[in-house]
Amino acid sequence: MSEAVIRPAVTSPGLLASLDPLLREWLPRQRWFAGKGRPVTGFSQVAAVELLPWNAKLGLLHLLVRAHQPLAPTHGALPHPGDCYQLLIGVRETLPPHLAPALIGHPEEGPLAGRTVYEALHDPRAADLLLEALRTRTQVGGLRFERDTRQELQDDLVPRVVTAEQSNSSIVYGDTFILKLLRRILPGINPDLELPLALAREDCPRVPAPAGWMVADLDAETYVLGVLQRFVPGATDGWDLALRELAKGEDFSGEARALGRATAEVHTALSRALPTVTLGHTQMDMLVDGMIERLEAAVQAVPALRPYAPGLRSAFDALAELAAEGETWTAQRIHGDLHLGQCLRDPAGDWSLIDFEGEPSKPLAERRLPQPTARDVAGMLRSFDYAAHSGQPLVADWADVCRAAYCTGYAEVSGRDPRSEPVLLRAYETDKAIYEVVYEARHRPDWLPVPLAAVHRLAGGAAAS
Ligand SMILES: Nc1ncnc2c1ncn2[C@@H]1O[C@H](COP(=O)(O)OP(=O)(O)O)[C@@H](O)[C@H]1O
Ligand SMILES: O=P(O)(O)O[C@H]1O[C@H](CO)[C@@H](O[C@H]2O[C@H](CO)[C@@H](O)[C@H](O)[C@H]2O)[C@H](O)[C@H]1O
Repeated sequence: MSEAVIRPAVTSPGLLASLDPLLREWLPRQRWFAGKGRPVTGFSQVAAVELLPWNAKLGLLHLLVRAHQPLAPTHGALPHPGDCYQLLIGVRETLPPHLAPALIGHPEEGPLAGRTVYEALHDPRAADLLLEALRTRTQVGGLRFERDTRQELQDDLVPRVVTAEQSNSSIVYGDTFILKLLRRILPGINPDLELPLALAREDCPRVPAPAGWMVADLDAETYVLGVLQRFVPGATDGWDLALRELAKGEDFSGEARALGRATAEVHTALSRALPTVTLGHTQMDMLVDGMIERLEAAVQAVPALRPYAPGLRSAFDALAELAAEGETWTAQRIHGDLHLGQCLRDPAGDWSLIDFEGEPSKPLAERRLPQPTARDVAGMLRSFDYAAHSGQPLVADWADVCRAAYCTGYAEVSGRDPRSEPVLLRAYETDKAIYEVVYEARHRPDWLPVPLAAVHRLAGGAAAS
């Protein structure tokens, strides 16, 4: 095992103050910024490490900053310290043309006055430095770069930034590895690292194994900052593939069945790797209460849901009734946010699942709770429905055929057909469709009709007036 390289942390005072006015403008424009719709009124420094001194020809600052924002009305009177974000800031005299799109601005005051600051992920030299830190297991300040020393990490891999819309930010190294840098940082064990590591221990081939990870140790808490994983070269994600096949009028049921098999393989491996529990009456009541609370909050946020509320609620009440009659369910660790966009098919036709972060808006502890596997299944079933309704002429039965094939594939591997628990599945599908209505209303209003159509169906047809 190679020795960790330990370097002292160096930080100059005043750096954050120098960046403050620029970051207030820049941060809210980023896709991954979670506090959309509320201005950023200032920052506090959680941690700062100069990976390269700011006054060198190329400076590189690793910052964890808390963004202060006025409370959203839904937060009520509860104090909220503000979300903590990971930033990698490059500092140069001037930007070479290829880095122009990464410009953050020109600080006017403080130590950085007169220099140019930019989003350093786009700079191959910064990306190289991160990989080198992982390779050599560098520790600097509170930052710790770790790796699985059984996997070779070459030092000549050419980096490129992933430009797709993402909740986080990723760099691909030579089509061999992909480093995901988490943007909104939370203390504690992050399932995006925890679950792929557990699956790698189980030799599950359906999830790319982590080759390295980056954490910050701060005030007795560990924050996962990034995960380096095997890259699946030439992969197409399930969403793009489904839309492509739909547009050609091609059958997708073979792929849907393979996806069901892949999901069941991952669930089986997770049930071996991590604890499973039985959910009885009390636990199911809590689970159903959560669904009802989310419905109520969604109705407040999106009034178009109101007429459907009684019909949607009946899906949750039916589940509570089964629990009251003594039925129990097994819960285990699951993906937590599964949809077609989280599935990658390689050129040989094999599927992998990625992005085990869970629903980013939920606390880590909640995301790490064991849950019925039906929740992931419902996410995928919703995704086939999304694909069928996403613009192209509606192909009759396309979604139904895919949904059935997916469940068949799932049953082939796990021995349990998700359709054999219709009440549980309907409750989870309803919960997900409600989540999607809120998500689309907030982020992509043009897409709102897609989950609303599902709400109409799940609520039992015509809206009650
Ligand atoms: N192991 C991988 N191999 C190939 N591509 C990947 C891999 N992991 C992620 N990607 C690509 O990067 C994109 C973003 O990854 P994801 O983990 O979903 O990030 P985020 O949490 O930011 O949404 C994916 O949609 C996929 O295109
Ligand atoms: O990208 P994330 O994993 O953070 O997930 C969020 O965004 C998704 C959209 O990008 C959203 O997914 C919804 O739209 C998909 C098509 O774009 C569809 O396949 C999914 O089934 C549907 O839920 C997801 O809900 C949201 O959490």
